[in-house]
Amino acid sequence: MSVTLVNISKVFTDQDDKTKEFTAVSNVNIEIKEGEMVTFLGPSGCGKTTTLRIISGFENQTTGDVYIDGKLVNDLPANKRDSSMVFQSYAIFPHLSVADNIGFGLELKGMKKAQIKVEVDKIMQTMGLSSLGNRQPSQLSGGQQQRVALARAIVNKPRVLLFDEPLSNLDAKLREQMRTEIRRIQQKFGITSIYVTHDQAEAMTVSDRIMVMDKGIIQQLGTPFEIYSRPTNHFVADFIGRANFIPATVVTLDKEVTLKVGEKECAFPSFNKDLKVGKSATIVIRPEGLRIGKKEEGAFFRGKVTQAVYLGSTMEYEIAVPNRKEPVVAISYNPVLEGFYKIGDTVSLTFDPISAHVIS
Ligand SMILES: Nc1ncnc2c1ncn2[C@@H]1O[C@H](COP(=O)(O)OP(=O)(O)OP(=O)(O)O)[C@@H](O)[C@H]1O
Repeated sequence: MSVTLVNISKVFTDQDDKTKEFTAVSNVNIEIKEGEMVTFLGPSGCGKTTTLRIISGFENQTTGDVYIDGKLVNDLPANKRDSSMVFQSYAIFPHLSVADNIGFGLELKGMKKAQIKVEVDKIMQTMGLSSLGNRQPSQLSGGQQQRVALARAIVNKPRVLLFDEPLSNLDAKLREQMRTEIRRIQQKFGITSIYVTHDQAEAMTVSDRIMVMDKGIIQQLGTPFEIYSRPTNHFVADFIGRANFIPATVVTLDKEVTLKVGEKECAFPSFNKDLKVGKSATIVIRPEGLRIGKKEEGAFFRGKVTQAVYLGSTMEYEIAVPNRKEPVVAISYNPVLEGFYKIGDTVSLTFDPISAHVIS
């Protein structure tokens, strides 16, 4: 089922001072396709949970419309929207066994016991819970409890699955495992899903598309590739992964954009419609897009290594470059071939324009 938000805004009124208002969500428009998984990503307080709660019906929007499967659901209460929410606190019943927890919603719907058993067994098998059916929640690990919560949401065959930071309570390793598992299950069942997180790696792993929000406003909506490699603005580039920002001036603008960077001119692929000749622009270059070497010729920067961290598969450097406040961050993914540099070494930095991205 598709989910469509049209001009959704949410204004909260201060409980102590009713004259004070706060816009938590501002004019959000998005169409989530059937079977698609979209993540709302952004820093704390950006309005992602409020937007999710508006879709679920737990919160009313101030203005705008919510459509599920093309039908206006503004006036439908949460329990009539046919969506299931998976929370960070697992919200499973402590006094019921795993199997009873999973079958609870089916029982409420009046399904026969024998049929419930068939459905519950099926979902437990899919989710690797078969051996745990008789356990009590207190006898489960955090990851297992979250799997039970997910199984309980899915067994009801909701039209829309909503995830509100479901992995925040788990340790880092388990979070990584579970996010892959959530994506696997979502794809297997093809359930339209919306996932709220502030963790960009989690968003990249589970999403078909990511909606990046800041201060209640959509900053960018795109595939993980678009968000990482073609960020529309400084906020997105900075929030997703690490980035070096290089100031430049637009010299010519055609299929490519020629930029003046210091004394150099160089052509870049252009995906940004807001660039203007004579105006300033910013080159976004990810640490892995920079190549470190000794040769002065063709170098974009020369500078001194101020930090060199060996991480096994990679070498991470910070390089102080003249006339730049921030050090340039570079990652070498093949230090054995590319060479190791140490603090104090003078190095050259080059990059291929194809691995850079230009924003206005
Ligand atoms: N019931 C409420 N009354 C007043 N303000 C609220 C209410 N609920 C949320 N807010 C405010 O709206 C803004 C957005 O909140 P929201 O929970 O959507 O953010 P979020 O992006 O999900 O953040 P987090 O990751 O911290 O949960 C915040 O500034 C929050 O304080």
